[in-house]
Amino acid sequence: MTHHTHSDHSSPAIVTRGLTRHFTSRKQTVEAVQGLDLEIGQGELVAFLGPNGAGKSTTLRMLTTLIPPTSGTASVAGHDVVTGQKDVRRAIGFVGQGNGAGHRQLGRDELISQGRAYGLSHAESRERAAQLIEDLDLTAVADRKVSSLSGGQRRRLDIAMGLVHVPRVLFLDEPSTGLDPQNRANLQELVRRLHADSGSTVVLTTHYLEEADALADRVIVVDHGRMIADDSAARLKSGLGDLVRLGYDDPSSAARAAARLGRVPESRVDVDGDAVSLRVKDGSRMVGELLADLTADGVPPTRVEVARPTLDDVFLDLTGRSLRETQQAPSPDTDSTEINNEVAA
Ligand SMILES: Nc1ncnc2c1ncn2[C@@H]1O[C@H](COP(=O)(O)OP(=O)(O)OP(=O)(O)O)[C@@H](O)[C@H]1O
Repeated sequence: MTHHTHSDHSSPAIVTRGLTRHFTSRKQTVEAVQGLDLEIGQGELVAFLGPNGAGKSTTLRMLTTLIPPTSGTASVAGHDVVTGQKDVRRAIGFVGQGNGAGHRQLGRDELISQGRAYGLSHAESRERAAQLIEDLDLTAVADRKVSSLSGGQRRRLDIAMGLVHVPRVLFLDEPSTGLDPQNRANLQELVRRLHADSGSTVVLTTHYLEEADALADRVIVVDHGRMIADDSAARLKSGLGDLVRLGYDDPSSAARAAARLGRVPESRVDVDGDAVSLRVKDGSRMVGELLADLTADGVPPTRVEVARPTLDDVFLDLTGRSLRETQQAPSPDTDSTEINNEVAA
């Protein structure tokens, strides 16, 4: 696993040590988060990426003090999530998967009440609400009932709610789930802009590879409650090498080419019928040389394709499973009893 280093800012925004959360339901124990050791610096934009049930939301719920850890510790903005619960809550914004806004209220009023709940004066709350409405493109809908908003508008209002008190750390739990591609792109742009303008730390969870890739400076890949990778998307992918696919007219030529390619250093060669694939560092640059060698050996391919690795390739390489496939499977836990131990926010 590669580790991220932070050169700027003195104290980290988030530190966890052995952070663990178990759930017991029907005498079965689910180890949702297992011994997470993590450090996130101030001003970072970090995505937790992993399949359903990987433990992303549970991690976020511990960091936002909604549920206590089973063991281990976590501090956010310098405060322990258990002993400094109140201080943590004042320092953070949290946009959950569900949302807190009452449906019958007007968006603007929701924002103002939220500001009041965080101790802003009425005038401050009004001013802050007006600013957020403008920043989040909610002008046209702020004076409508929340229940009448579209999914994308609703999501933007949720984010505004999380930002009312100018949090130092903003947590977004699957912010773009349920949005269409256009709204998802808008939301990503918005998060990027908010992060750039405010300099606050942003931590989000997602199971969209593209989202983690496009949005986050740092991607923490989680699976079965454990962190399995932690780096920039670019570095995670470049560690894997490009995929070069060579097509032949018959399997025997493919086999001969594969035998030849087996001698390329630091490459992984697979033969599938009349196609050979090769994972190799800097594939797009090496492909010319490869073709020249194969031609010299009398096995020039008839088709060539070079693909840059995706984060799904990274996940596949780390776990042997495709993140896309894991999305298709229904959650195995849908019938388990939800343990009601959340602390009311
Ligand atoms: N309150 C609870 N009671 C029992 N089990 C729970 C509870 N909350 C979470 N779990 C279990 O813990 C595991 C991790 O769940 P979690 O919601 O953290 O995953 P996730 O990575 O956020 O997934 P998703 O992408 O579906 O939101 C799952 O097996 C889930 O069923």
